[in-house]
Amino acid sequence: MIELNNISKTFNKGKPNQVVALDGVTLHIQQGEFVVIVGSNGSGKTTMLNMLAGTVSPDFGSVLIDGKYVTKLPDYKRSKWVARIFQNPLTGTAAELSILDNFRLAALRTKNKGLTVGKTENFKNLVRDKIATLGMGLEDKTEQPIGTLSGGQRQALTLLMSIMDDCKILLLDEPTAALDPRSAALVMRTANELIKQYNLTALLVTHNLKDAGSYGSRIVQMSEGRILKDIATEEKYKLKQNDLFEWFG
Ligand SMILES: Nc1ncnc2c1ncn2[C@@H]1O[C@H](COP(=O)(O)OP(=O)(O)OP(=O)(O)O)[C@@H](O)[C@H]1O
Repeated sequence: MIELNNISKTFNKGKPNQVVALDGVTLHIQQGEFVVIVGSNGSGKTTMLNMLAGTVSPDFGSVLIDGKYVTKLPDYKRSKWVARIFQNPLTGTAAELSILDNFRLAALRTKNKGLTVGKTENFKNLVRDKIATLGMGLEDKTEQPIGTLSGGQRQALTLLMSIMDDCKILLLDEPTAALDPRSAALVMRTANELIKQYNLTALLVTHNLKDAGSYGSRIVQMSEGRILKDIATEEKYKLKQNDLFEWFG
């Protein structure tokens, strides 16, 4: 589903502040895999997600999604396959608009149907039904401004709206870093359920040791722009928190 082949990226090339963010990274991910990415600050985790989202292009190497060469394809042309959730629950939603209008905007982003998209009763019902599956009781509040919700509720809705269409890949870049522990747990559970339900291919960047241990079918450790370790299903479940702690350094 995803192929990163020998990707290198240097920022500020030839300047005193030159940084090698990725240094020959190769990572192949099968459809339905949930890959957790850990590593110290500046090890290249976000840059790798940026390569997949299309917001940064590599100096060398190639990116393939679903067998299609997308190395030079800009982010807005990948958004129908790739959804991305950031740290801040405020990113990705418009606070003053209702929950329903935010879902409409999300649908407009990926569908080529003009401004009428999301105006039908069908769409409203679909959104209500989907929100009900979160089990947060938000399905009766779809006319409420999304800015009135808690960070956790907003992040869970952002997840749902970003994958409701035909998205195949979900990029989670420290999605719970700005949340309190209870909301963070709720958002991670929601993400995990949605990934299974929609059979998504997912990448999670996290500094949370517990989440890195509990979620995902594979774990990748990055250091100085390279992949140091890459452990899949069976082995991952054998890892102890102490082992993982080392991976974060
Ligand atoms: N647009 C940019 N311009 C200049 N340098 C950049 C840019 N993006 C990333 N970098 C640098 O590339 C390196 C890798 O950054 P990246 O954000 O990928 O690391 P990270 O592993 O996600 O770190 P963190 O855990 O702190 O989020 C860092 O040294 C960073 O400063």
